[in-house]
Amino acid sequence: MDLAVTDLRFHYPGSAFGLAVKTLTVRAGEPLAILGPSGGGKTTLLRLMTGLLAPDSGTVTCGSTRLSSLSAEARRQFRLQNIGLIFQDFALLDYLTVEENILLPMRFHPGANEGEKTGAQAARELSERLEISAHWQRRTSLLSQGERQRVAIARALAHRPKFVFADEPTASLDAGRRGLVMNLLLDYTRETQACLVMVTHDTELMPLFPQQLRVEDLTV
Ligand SMILES: Nc1ncnc2c1ncn2[C@@H]1O[C@H](COP(=O)(O)OP(=O)(O)OP(=O)(O)O)[C@@H](O)[C@H]1O
Repeated sequence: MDLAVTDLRFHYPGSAFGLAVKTLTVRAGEPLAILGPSGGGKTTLLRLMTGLLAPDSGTVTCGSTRLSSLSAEARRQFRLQNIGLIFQDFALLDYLTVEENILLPMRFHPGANEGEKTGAQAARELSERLEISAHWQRRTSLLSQGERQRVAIARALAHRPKFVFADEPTASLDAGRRGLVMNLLLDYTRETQACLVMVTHDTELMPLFPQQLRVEDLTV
């Protein structure tokens, strides 16, 4: 399922900052990198593509679902079921354990990933691959930034979403773990034919992305 943006315009209320996207398609299985300077609008564009922010005009369509046609509650349900989000600040619940954080989206949406048992297995496998399984029962407040980042990545993928949005998911990682995370995200995208949209400053990662977009070209 592809993601399509058409004639989108957005301004933060009371701010001079705005974005305009005439047309953009993210094809399933072909990751898109969003690039640009700090404050350039990368996170804003990501939030518009996920329906966390509503555009002033234009549409974002995920597969056959037009996000702007949904109510806020229906958008939330769509996100829980179909979207994996890796936030820049991780957005973990630090009073919960690694296990509880990763399984959280499936608690809100038990049907995701064909039932909770399968989801729990997927969560365990992801935590092993991301080398955080040794911390499974620890609260995330006790983990390093790089470990917390990998918990956020496992949580975003455990319910096997069709659309994955990652805001600088390798920013807190050493070179080895950066490779681990990129391989996982790219393997996941290929195997599930998901759409992956990733914000990054890391120019070394550029060859991995068949599609690239610079936000400087979109500001209005
Ligand atoms: N809630 C908000 N209200 C008003 N302006 C905002 C809001 N959030 C962000 N902005 C402004 O919008 C612009 C784009 O911000 P955004 O966070 O999208 O940039 P970015 O490219 O992701 O930056 P960074 O690389 O530093 O994370 C900035 O000028 C920022 O100050």
